[in-house]
Amino acid sequence: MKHELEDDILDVLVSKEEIQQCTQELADRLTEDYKGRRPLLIGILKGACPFLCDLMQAMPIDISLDFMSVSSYGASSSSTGEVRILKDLDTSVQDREIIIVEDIIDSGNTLFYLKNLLLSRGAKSVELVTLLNKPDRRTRDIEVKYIGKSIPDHFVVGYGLDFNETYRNLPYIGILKPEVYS
Ligand SMILES: O=P(O)(O)OC[C@H]1O[C@H](OP(=O)(O)OP(=O)(O)O)[C@H](O)[C@@H]1O
Ligand code: HPA
Ligand SMILES: [Mg+2]
Repeated sequence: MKHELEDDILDVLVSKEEIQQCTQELADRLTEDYKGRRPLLIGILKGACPFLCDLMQAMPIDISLDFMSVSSYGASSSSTGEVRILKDLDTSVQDREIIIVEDIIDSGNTLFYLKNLLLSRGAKSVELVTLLNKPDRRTRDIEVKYIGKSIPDHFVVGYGLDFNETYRNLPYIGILKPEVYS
């Protein structure tokens, strides 16, 4: 059945198959780099959920899992610049090797803030893995070691990514028609 929201999508930017391939490649690299180190994967709610679920199942190593919820977008299509913690971790990060899992890095504000926060709480190491990267929009200088795919500057939705809490359950990543959000 056709998705109810499909008419709002201008184009498919990353297909379901390409998402699967990118995820497997990232999982292979993380598996190699983190075997024997029992990393703590931190999923950033809500957008990272589908990616995190697929990524961790493709990593045949000992990991633990926690979540944080932060928000800098709300009902807007550009970052407000201010990052708010809506839900904090249950786990101590002291001396842990952390992998922050994101769906997208855009301005870089969210990850810049989170990485510094976790290091200040005593994490042993903090690396970032993101399915999507929008390099043209970066305002913060942050090193992202694990990137699935770099994309041009379009507002995208699907596979966890929302606009105003809609479109997260599209099974691919699509470009939202500008008339929908402007
Ligand atoms: O690099 P940045 O400009 O900071 O943007 C990236 C962040 O924005 C989105 O989250 P959002 O705040 O929309 O929350 P959500 O995951 O619940 O949609 C996305 O999931 C990243 O966390
Ligand atoms: O392109 C985007 N789409 C949805 N959420 C986002 N958060 C940062 N960039 C985006
Ligand atoms: Mg969002």
